[in-house]
Amino acid sequence: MVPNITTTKAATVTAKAPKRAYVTFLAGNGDYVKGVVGLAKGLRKVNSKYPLVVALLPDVPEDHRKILVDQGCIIREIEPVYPPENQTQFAMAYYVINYSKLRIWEFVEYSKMIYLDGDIQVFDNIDHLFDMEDGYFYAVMDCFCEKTWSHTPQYKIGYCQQCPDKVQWPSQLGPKPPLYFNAGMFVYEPSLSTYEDLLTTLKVTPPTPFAEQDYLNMYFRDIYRPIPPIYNLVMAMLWRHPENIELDKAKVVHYCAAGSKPWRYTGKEDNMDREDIKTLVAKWWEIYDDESLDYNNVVASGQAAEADEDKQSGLQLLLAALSKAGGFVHRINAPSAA
Ligand SMILES: O=c1ccn([C@@H]2O[C@H](COP(=O)(O)OP(=O)(O)O)[C@@H](O)[C@H]2O)c(=O)[nH]1
Ligand SMILES: OC[C@H]1O[C@H](O[C@@H]2[C@@H](O)[C@H](O)[C@@H](O)[C@H](O)[C@@H]2O)[C@H](O)[C@@H](O)[C@H]1O
Ligand SMILES: [Mn+2]
Repeated sequence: MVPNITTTKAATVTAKAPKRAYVTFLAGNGDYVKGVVGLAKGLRKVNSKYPLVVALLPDVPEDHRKILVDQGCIIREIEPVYPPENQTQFAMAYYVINYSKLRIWEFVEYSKMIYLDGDIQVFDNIDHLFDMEDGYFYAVMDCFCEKTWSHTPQYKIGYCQQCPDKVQWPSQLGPKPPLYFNAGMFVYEPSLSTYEDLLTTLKVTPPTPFAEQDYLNMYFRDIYRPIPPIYNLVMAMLWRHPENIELDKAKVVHYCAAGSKPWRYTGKEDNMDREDIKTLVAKWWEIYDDESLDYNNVVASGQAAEADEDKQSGLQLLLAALSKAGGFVHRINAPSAA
């Protein structure tokens, strides 16, 4: 019995490529919007293949939103997320709004995203980070030496994960703290189940001085994978652990030290008169002020190039038709038939 084999036309299923994007967070009507514009232009300068999504709170004014859309950003309004009632003194009072960053786990139209603070600049292409193995949380290790950490036992005994052998962690303080990342940059996978669990768990987690950064470190502790500091140069590393830093190799710079925000830079705070800081601030302004990196100019120059290409190919067609007809043709601007 010959089996009745029916041939079916192979279904050409075009699997949709998993969507990827960079994402940042913007709150308030202040000057952080400059940081986001600088970030959008920096990502364009390094020819990133992926868009920048801006998760913004309702208090971001219309004119700031238009600036971001005109710079090619995808804006997504999010509702604030507040930690449970608490008496905690945050390291910086405004850190309380940073819990709203947790909304980015809801952006499940993207399979993988790279979160970047608005006070970060990308000086080399980092698109390859999207190809790292799924199922982990990637970020750069932080430093505990700044006085913003003075509330912690590690600061009090001079312990830092950046130099774990300099001051040993005393066993009487219990186990060494787990590796701790800076939450200004991380690679993650949006997921509704993770999002729901993040918000549910937050309700029963007492807030701590570094707000959502502490919370994310606690929550992702088991799948956290450190990546090299070139992907998030936490500014204080320059004077706290220069031996761990190769400044000329830094692909991502995080202007998180007090006084280092380029758009507010005065050079007056501690360490801000350093030559390397002045250079990094100048590099940020160079991108921010570069009009050729404005989205509308890039699109316009792309269209001009396309039009020029069309004109050239139209000219070629005309020349080919004329020479076929045996007409006497000036070689007008036609590229030499090299
Ligand atoms: O008034 C503010 C404060 C913070 N942010 C956002 O929250 C991030 C985290 O705050 P910040 O970078 O100031 O913290 P740091 O890294 O300096 O501790 C910023 O980069 C911005 O993206 C904002 O948009 N408006
Ligand atoms: O809300 C808490 C914030 O905590 C982190 O900033 C800190 C941290 O890096 C410290 O280690 C530094 O000493 C400090 O200067 C810096 O501001 C994140 O950069 C930011 O995105 C956000 O999560
Ligand atoms: Mn920051």
